[in-house]
Amino acid sequence: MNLALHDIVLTYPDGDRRLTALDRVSLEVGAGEFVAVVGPSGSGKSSLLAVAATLQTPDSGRVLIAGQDATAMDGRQRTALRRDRIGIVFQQSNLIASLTAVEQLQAVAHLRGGRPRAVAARAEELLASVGLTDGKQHRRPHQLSGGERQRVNIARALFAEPSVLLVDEPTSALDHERGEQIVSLLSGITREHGTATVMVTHDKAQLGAADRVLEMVDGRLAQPAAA
Ligand SMILES: Nc1ncnc2c1ncn2[C@@H]1O[C@H](COP(=O)(O)OP(=O)(O)OP(=O)(O)O)[C@@H](O)[C@H]1O
Repeated sequence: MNLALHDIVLTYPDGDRRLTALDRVSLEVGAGEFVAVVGPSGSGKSSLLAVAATLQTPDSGRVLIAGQDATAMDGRQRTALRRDRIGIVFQQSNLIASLTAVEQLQAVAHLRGGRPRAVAARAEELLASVGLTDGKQHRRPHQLSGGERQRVNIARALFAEPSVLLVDEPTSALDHERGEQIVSLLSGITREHGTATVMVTHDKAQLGAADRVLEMVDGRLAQPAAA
């Protein structure tokens, strides 16, 4: 199983009490599986992604990434696991304003110590695979549309060939048609790269592309009644 969350409890301080954001959540996502998570605002969707991304440590429960228990690791091991195994496309995963699309990917590769020429070729190849060709791969973020910037984010997240791809509201800044294109791109990537993909979305129109739709309500994860 590429991603396994077992019995996760996550609380936040809330005055002199604690607010339970995730209440015994379990989720398993296999290679090549595309799972969408919906649910009302404040229900715990972002918290779920943060725990799966190993950015937030749960109060209890286990997080397994490609079979490795992130909850049993120290901070350094967890950072390495995240870098090597997890692709993150969050709303706040901002592109660097001064870098072209290719350079955004090269910057990530640099952290991993890749050879420059091989890195540049792979960056162009990945950008082409998400539809950025014809010179667009050499443009800076402000010269790209919202959908194209989201494609750069996705290509960057794929650079490490992650086992797990976590995506937060990928279509919120896009019109319906561009949103649909991004979701179908994510669905294709999930199959081609064999990632376990979890996408949080508000957009019910995008759910058709998912293999499974789950609903978060008050920190609990369930099959939606209408599915
Ligand atoms: N850092 C924090 N400190 C305290 N409470 C928090 C913190 N982050 C989130 N919460 C609370 O935890 C609950 C779950 O929040 P979360 O952001 O996971 O929900 P969400 O479903 O992603 O919401 P939205 O759809 O509005 O983004 C909410 O009640 C929220 O107020």
